[in-house]
Amino acid sequence: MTNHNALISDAKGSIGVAVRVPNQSLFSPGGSRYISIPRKKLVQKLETDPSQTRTHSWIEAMRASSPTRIRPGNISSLPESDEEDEYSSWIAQHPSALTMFEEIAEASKGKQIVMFLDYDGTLSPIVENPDRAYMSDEMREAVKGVARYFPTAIVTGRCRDKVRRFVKLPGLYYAGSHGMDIKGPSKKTKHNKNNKGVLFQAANEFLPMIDQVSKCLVEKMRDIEGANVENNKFCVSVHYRCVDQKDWGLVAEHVTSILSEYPKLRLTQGRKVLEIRPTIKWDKGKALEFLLESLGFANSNDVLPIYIGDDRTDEDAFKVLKKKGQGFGILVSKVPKETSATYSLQEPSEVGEFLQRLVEWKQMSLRGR
Ligand SMILES: O=P(O)(O)OC[C@H]1O[C@H](O[C@H]2O[C@H](CO)[C@@H](O)[C@H](O)[C@H]2O)[C@H](O)[C@@H](O)[C@@H]1O
Repeated sequence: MTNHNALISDAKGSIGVAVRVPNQSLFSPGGSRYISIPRKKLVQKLETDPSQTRTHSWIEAMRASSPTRIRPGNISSLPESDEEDEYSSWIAQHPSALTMFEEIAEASKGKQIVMFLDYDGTLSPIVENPDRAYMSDEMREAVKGVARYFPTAIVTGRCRDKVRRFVKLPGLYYAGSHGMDIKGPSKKTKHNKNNKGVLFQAANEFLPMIDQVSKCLVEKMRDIEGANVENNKFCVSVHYRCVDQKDWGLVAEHVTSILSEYPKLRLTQGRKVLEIRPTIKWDKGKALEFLLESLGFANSNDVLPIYIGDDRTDEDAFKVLKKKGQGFGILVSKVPKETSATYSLQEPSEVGEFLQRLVEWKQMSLRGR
């Protein structure tokens, strides 16, 4: 790494280069401009100094995702009117799913809606303590209503059992560990008539390794105040939401140093969380495809999948829908973000409202028959 530049990687390994701005610390938030560089060049650069570069890349990525939004190529705050323009142009490209409700309902005519829901930041608001990310009773009722009419899956980075305890609803598909651990309803339901009880685990062989890494991380993070390691069975989350920003470098250092001993594991980033997962080609997008297939909708035109999520890992599912030209991705975000989703919703309460409207619309259309 040169004195002036630091490589920045994001969750998907998309990389840019942070160019040092005179008189600003290399790692100070807002102290760098983001310029994308060709991937080939980046790989060459990573190869020259892999370990140090990677640690610094992650420190940068953590800091870059800290402000409410990253504005490529802009280090100063935009004037308010420019921010409004930016938001208006973003919302024109990703309109609210509530505003577009009629269009969504119309598109579903003659098709089976299949609902995919992320958990944190989508069904439950983001809170400091991951063990207390509860879902409201109203949201539970809305999800229950939706699942009555449409096959519904919870697709999450969490451990499957844990999210099942939060959601507390039978009759749903639960895809935990970023879709690496999928279980369908065990009882016979309208959408699961043959009662096959889908069960799919994509990364069984990684269990002992993940367990080992999780224990190492717990040990290492013990001395960092606010750091929290969450074992999500097939992946591990290292939370830094409650860590003082001056210690984020230490978190990244520990994580990358442990990970350097496990070439079969990779690192991605979510909302104030570093996620360690197997290098296998499996993600929320693959989980979506797997579930559609399990439900008998592989290569079918009679289905309208709707995926609602707030995080970078949900982009894999949005991309699959975009590529298929089928269904809709809905991003939950209050601020403009680069996304492959078609529509947006601002926060979990709007997700609840959208689900509730879908239930009412379905009930009305059934009455009208
Ligand atoms: O796929 P998801 O369901 O969105 O899971 C992704 C991670 O979500 C959780 O962390 C996030 O929510 C926490 C509770 O609100 C918050 O404290 C944390 O900062 C967020 O990153 C979960 O705890 C992680 O294990 C998941 O990987």
